[in-house]
Amino acid sequence: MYGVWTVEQIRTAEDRLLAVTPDGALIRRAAFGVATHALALLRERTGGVAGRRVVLLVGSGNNGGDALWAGYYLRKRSVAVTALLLRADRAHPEGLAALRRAGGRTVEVPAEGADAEALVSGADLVVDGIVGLSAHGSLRGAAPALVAAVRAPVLAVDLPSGVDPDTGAVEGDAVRASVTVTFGGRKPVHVLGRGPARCGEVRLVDLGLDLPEPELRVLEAADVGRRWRMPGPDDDKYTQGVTGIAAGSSTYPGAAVLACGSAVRATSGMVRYAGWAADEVRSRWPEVVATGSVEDAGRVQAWVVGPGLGTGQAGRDVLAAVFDDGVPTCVDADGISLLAKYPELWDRRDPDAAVVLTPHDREFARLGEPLGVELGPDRVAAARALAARTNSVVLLKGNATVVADQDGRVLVNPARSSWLATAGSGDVLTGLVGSLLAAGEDPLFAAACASWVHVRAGELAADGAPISAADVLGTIPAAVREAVLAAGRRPPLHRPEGATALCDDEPRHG
Ligand SMILES: NC(=O)C1=CN([C@@H]2O[C@H](COP(=O)(O)OP(=O)(O)OC[C@H]3O[C@@H](n4cnc5c(N)ncnc54)[C@H](OP(=O)(O)O)[C@@H]3O)[C@@H](O)[C@H]2O)[C@@H](O)CC1
Ligand SMILES: Nc1ncnc2c1ncn2[C@@H]1O[C@H](COP(=O)(O)OP(=O)(O)O)[C@@H](O)[C@H]1O
Ligand SMILES: [K+]
Repeated sequence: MYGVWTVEQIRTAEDRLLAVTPDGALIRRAAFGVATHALALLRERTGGVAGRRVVLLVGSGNNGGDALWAGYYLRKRSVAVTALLLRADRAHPEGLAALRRAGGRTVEVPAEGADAEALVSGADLVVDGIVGLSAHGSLRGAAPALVAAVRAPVLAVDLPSGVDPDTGAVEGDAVRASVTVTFGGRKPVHVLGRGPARCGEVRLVDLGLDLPEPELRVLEAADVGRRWRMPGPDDDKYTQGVTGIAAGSSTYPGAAVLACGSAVRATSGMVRYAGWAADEVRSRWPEVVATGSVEDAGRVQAWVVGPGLGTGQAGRDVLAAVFDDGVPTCVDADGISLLAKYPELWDRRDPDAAVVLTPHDREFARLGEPLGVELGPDRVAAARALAARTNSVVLLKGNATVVADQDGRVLVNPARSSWLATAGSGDVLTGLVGSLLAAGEDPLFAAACASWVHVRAGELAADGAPISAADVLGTIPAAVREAVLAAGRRPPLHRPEGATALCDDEPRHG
C-alpha cells in the first residue's frame, strides 16, 4: 500500500523542510533525481548519454527551475542540453545561471533565429518543466505547439503539464509522458482521472519530507493477498461465507451468469442465486445453488443485488427482500437506479449491515442528484460525499476506481489499461465484491480488493488484445494467486514435489 498526498499537504511539508534547509538545496536534490532518471531513459532508448540531445521545456516557476538544474547535471555528463524558455523574464534565475555556466544553450520562445518546434522534434529526450504543483488549467501560449512537436520520450518533472495536480483532470492540451519523476510523495495526479495515462511510469525521489497521514491510499498485490480469505482444514463450503446473487432477468440473464461466475471463481465456498435466470445460471455454473426468489434462497453472508434486475416494481421487491435479510450487501447497476427511483427502499435497510454501492458515472448522477451530491472533476470528493450521505461504501467506477467509506477513508485503484471497458465487466466486479463481503472482509477493503483483482484479471486476460467479460472470469484465479504469492502466502494444497512443509493455514505439529 502506498500513500498519496494532496498538493496542500505536500506544500506544507515542503515549507517546513525549506525553513531548515540551506537555500537551493531542495531544488538541487529534486533536480539531481530528475537528471538521474533522464540519464537512465537516454541510455535505455539511445544506448548512451554523451552527445545525446535533451530539450528542456521551461516554464515560469520552480518546476522550470528543476528542469534547468537537471540540465546542469546532464551537461556534467556531456549531454547536449537546450532549454526553451517559455517565460524568459520569469525563468528560475539560479537554475538558468547554472545551466549556462555548464555550457547549456538557452533559447527564448518565441525563438529568435531558431525554430523552437524543430528543436523539440529533433530531441532524443524532452524534459517537461512547464508547470508543476501550481498548475491551473490546460497548456497555454506557445506550449501546446511545442508539446505537439515532440517525437521523443518525455520525462515530466513532478507531473505532466496540463493535467490538474489534485484531480488528474485534463481539459485541453496536456503533456503525455513516458516517465514522471515526482518528489517527496505521490500526488493525486499520479493515480486519479486521466493522470495515470498521462504520467507513464511514476518514479519517486525522496526529499526527506515529514508527511502527515496520506489523503488517499493505493493497494498493491501484497495488500490484497494478505487479506484474501483462504480455506483452512476446519473449513467447509459454509464457513467461508456464502455469497448470494440477486441479479438478472429474462431480458438480461447474462448479468446473473457473470456475477455468479465471478463469485464462484473468487472463493471456494458456496454461491447461491435467486432470480429469474436460475436455468441459465445452473447450466453455466452447476456448482451454484439456484432458486427463484430471495426468500427461498437459504442463508447467505452477503448479497449482491442489481445487475440486469430491471428498474420496475419486480426489481424493487427483490431489493426490498435483500435489505430485509440484514446482511452486508453490494448494490450495483439497476439496484442503484432502484434506490434513486424508490428512495423509501433505504428504510428497509438494516443500519448495522454494510452497503457497498458500485455506480458508474450515470448511476452516480442518478443517485447523487436528489441527495445533493454532484459528480464533478473531483471524483474523490464526490465519492466521499455520497458515502457519507448514504452511510455506505461507494466504489466509483472508471479508469481509476475510487473507493470511499462513510468515515472519509479513500482507496484508489488506477488501471494500467482500458480493456475492462467492455459490456458485462461491471457484473464481474460485483460478484467479486459480494464474495469478499461474504468472507467477512471490511467493506472498504472488500470493494478495493475486488477492484484490484478485477483490474489485474482484466490485464491478464487482455494481454494486449480485446477481451469479453467472460474472459475476465477465467483469469480471476490467476490474479488472486498472484496477490496471495506477493504476500508470501502459499495457496493451500500447493506443495512442491516431495516437500513436507505444511501450508500456511494448516496446524504445525511437533
Ligand atoms: N516547493 C519546494 O520546496 C519544491 C518544489 N519543487 C518544484 O516546484 C514546483 C512548484 O513550483 P511553483 O510553485 O514555483 O510553480 P510551478 O508549478 O512551477 O508553476 C509556475 C507558474 O506557472 C504558471 N502556470 C499555471 N498554470 C499554467 C499552465 N497551465 N500553463 C502554463 N503556465 C502555467 C503560473 O503562473 P501564472 O499563470 O499564475 O502567472 C504558476 O505560478 C513543483 O511542482 C516541483 O517541480 C521541487 O523543486 C522540490 C522542492
Ligand atoms: N476506460 C476504462 N479503463 C479501465 N477500466 C474501465 C474503463 N471504463 C470502465 N472500466 C471498468 O469496467 C467496469 C465497467 O462497469 P459497468 O460500467 O458497470 O459495465 P457493465 O454495466 O457493462 O457491466 C468497471 O469496473 C470500470 O471500472
Ligand atoms: K511538469
